[in-house]
Parts: sequence; C-alpha cells; structure tokens
Amino acid sequence: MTVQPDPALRVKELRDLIDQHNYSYYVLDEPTVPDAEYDRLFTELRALEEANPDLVTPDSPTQRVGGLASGAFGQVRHEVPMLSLGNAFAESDMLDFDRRIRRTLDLPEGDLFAAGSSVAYCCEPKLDGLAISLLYEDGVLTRGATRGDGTTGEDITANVRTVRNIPLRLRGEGWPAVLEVRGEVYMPKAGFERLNAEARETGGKTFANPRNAAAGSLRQLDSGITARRPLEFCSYGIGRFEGELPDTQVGILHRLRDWGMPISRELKLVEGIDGCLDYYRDIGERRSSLPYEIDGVVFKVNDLGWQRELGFRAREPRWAIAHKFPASEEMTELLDVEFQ
Ligand SMILES: NC(=O)c1c(N)nc(OC2CCCC2)nc1O[C@@H]1CCC[C@@H]1O
Repeated sequence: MTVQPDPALRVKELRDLIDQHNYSYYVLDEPTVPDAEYDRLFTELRALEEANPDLVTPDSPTQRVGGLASGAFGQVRHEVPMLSLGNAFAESDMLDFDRRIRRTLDLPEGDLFAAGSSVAYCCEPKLDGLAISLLYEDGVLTRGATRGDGTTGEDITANVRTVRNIPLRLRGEGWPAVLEVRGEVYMPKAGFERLNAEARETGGKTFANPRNAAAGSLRQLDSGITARRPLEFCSYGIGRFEGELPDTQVGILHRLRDWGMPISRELKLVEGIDGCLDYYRDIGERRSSLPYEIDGVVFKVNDLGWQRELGFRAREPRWAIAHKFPASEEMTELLDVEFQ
C-alpha cells in the first residue's frame, strides 16, 4: 500500500516553493525555475486544494484571481494620510529645497561638502501610475486601497490581489505585526502597447497613456478583468506600522525587499544636492529606455529622524520633492534649442 503524503504538508511545501520562485522572479529579477516547472508546481497545488478545500487559505498563490464582482468599492480611511509631493521644475528649485532643509536642520551653511553640512538623499524615479496602500496583518495581505484624496480611498483589495508582483504574504521574518506598504501600481510601456493593440483589433477601449490604463484597470469592479491587465507594483514607503523599522529611508526599502516587496531597481543613496542633480541628469538620459513611464525623479531625506523634524507643509512633506522632467513635447523644443 503506497503511503499517501499528508496533503497539508505537501500544500505547505508547494506554497513555500512557489512564493520563493515569485520572490526570485519579481523582486530579485532572477528567475530560479523555467516557466514549465513553475506551472507544474502551481497545477499540483491547485489540484491538492480542490481535493482538500479545507486547506485553502486566502494567502495561497491560487487565491489571486477573480474575486466576486462587488457592487461598488468600500471606503477606506488612511490613518496616516497619503500625501502628495511638492514639485521642483528648475535646478534653482532643487537648490532652494536643499538649502531650506539644511537651514531647518541648522546644518552649517559653510562649504557644501564640509563634513556634516550635506544631507544624504534617497533617490528613485517617479513612476507615473496610481498610488496605493497595502495592509499586511501578521504578514498576510488583508487590504488594498487607492490613495483617493489622501485621507479617504477606495477598497480595491480584490483587484490588488491580482497584481502578480504584490505578495499575498510577507516572506522571511522580523516584519511588524501591522505593516502598511505604500507604492505605485503602473503599467509597463510594453504591456500598455499590447493592451491598446488588442483593443484596436477587438474594437475595445484604448487608453491615452499607461497611467490612465493602470488607473482604469485597478478600478474595475470585476477583478477578473484586472487580473488580465499587465499591471506591476513598486513599493516606495510605509504608512502605519506596529513594530520596529530601520531609521533610514533606504534601510526601510531594503527591509521591504527582504520581506518580498518589489522596490525600484534604480534606488540610489546620494550625498548632497550635487548628488541629486547628477542622478536627475542620469535618469533623464535613460528615461526613454526605461520599461515604464516616469514624469520625474523623487528625492527624500534619508534620515528618518530628520524627516520627522522637517515634517510637512499642508499636504506635502518638507523632506521630499519631485524634480520633474519637461513634458515630452517641451523636451523636444529644449533639445532643438540646445542642438541648433
Ligand atoms: N510616484 C512615485 O514614484 C512616488 C515615489 N517614488 N515616492 C513617493 O513618496 C512620497 C509619498 C508621500 C511622501 C513621499 N511618492 C510617489 O508618488 C506620489 C504618491 C502620491 C502622489 C505622487 O504620485
């Protein structure tokens, strides 16, 4: 008589394997198995869960797609407001931003690079998507919400669960019992072009740009539709949390990555305003070759103690700014002028 392996043990083993492969593929960008092997594991897990329905849990990788189409979205109140970002358009705006910070922090005005007078900034591209909040309780994703007006958003939990690189449970250990992860859902350029090409062929609705496509896809009442849209998520910070976290912006993002959250591959820690301007120029040169649309870069004071000291002005943090690129048509004018 062959001994049937305990289905509960095999289900746990398969889930751990699939979560590990997802982490390598979506967060480390280093696939560990061929798709065929991944699909075999997934098919075995789905079959085991169908044969043993009492083993199904919401954080199983089989439970992503196709929540019930609800009548409308519930409301979610953001305990920690989801703020917007101040904008810098010219280099002088960036110099003012840095000078204001150093003055508020009472750093020596003297020579910019005198020890202790420059501020370390965490830099990343400003993704042109939709800001969302993901709530993880005891490491399990329990709620997804749009930013809305910053205080009240829409409950889009069933839809965010279909975004393949949003983990349904945190990996590793040491994550806070309550952790609200914030970031941007966006549609990569290639997925956007494919979606519009399909829509033109089938007479469906086309979208003007990837940002509208992402917003429209996330706010579908039928999550089965969302599941078929090429959406991705990138985390850039946290909201509410109960537990311990590092005291730097980069430190927090590295922990989020360890716990299975995708963060920007362009993340960089720079020193002082010159480091910011070099980063802005570098991303500006590579903008058209990035696989997603951006409308600027975001700079944040890296030290969280200083972030708290700097606080917010109305709805914008004094410790963060978006340095925008000229809109593409202006950019051509700009380049025309420069190369005439
Ligand atoms: N779109 C982005 O890539 C982005 C980012 N990388 N980082 C932040 O940090 C802000 C959030 C509140 C204080 C700092 N915000 C971003 O986008 C904002 C969110 C809401 C409005 C902008 O889209």
